[in-house]
Amino acid sequence: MARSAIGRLFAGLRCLPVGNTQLQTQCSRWSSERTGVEASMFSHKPRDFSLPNPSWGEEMKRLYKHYNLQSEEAAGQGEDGEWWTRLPSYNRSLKYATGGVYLSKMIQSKARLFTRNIRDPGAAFEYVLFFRNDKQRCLCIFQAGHLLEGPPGHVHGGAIATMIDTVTGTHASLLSAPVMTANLNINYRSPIPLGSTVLIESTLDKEEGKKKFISCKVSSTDGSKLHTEATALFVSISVSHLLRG
Ligand SMILES: CCCCCCCC/C=C\CCCCCCCC(=O)SCCNC(=O)CCNC(=O)[C@H](O)C(C)(C)COP(=O)(O)OP(=O)(O)OC[C@H]1O[C@@H](n2cnc3c(N)ncnc32)[C@H](O)[C@@H]1OP(=O)(O)O
Repeated sequence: MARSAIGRLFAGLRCLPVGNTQLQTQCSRWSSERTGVEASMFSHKPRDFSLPNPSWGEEMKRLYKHYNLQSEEAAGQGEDGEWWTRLPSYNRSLKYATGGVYLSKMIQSKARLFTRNIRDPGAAFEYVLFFRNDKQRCLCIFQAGHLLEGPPGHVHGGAIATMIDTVTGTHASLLSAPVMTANLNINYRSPIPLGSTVLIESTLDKEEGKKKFISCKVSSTDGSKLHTEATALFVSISVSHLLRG
């Protein structure tokens, strides 16, 4: 008998790059590897979009090395202290997600994660995410490509919102996957120049049952300019919620 939709989704969830208890096991593997992907997790070797590519500017590379080094230095030093773990990032997270009843088999095979669907390096969302060992904070280094223009020479507000949703949503997923964004409030304080690299930091404010309240700041890499502030609410959902369509 063919596998049920829920069965297929669970099969896909086993491949989730973030979230649930499996994450800890996987992340200890990623911590020891740092530069690559554990190929055996997948039937083929998917591209990890969070690794450096030639489009990365000097600031992006410098910050990547800085946080990567903090996780390498911490390796072998036990669980104490502050250290960061890089999250790999793929263009499909739920390999077998049905996406609800409206998604045909043909569309399913073409579905891609919004922020990772442009293969031209540097054209749109270049980013890498790290999470702190206590999972209270996530940090994202984001370089905004030329396809994200909104006001001339600056990043589109919707692209900024997308990145905030991605960082806070990934953060909430690390705590308990699956989740969905219930509420996102954004204050745009100063425009982000196109092509620049910025830091996006999320902090867990509180957890109340299935609700996670997370705040987020987008700032210049030297910390002198606050570009954007946001608060977000994520609600844990059951797998059947995703299948309803
Ligand atoms: C899909 C995630 C899978 C995770 C996989 C991780 C892989 C990572 C890989 C790659 C990273 C990429 C990361 C991207 C992340 C992007 C995430 C999105 O953009 S999600 C799309 C936009 N969001 C929607 O379309 C939601 C639509 N809304 C709903 O489906 C429901 O309204 C939902 C799930 C949010 C809540 O519905 P209910 O039936 O489960 O729960 P109720 O009872 O209504 O609410 C629960 C509690 O939350 C409060 N609540 C709900 N909505 C609220 C709101 N808007 N404002 C304030 N409170 C709200 C309620 O008052 C209630 O509180 P009281 O328990 O009574 O205290």
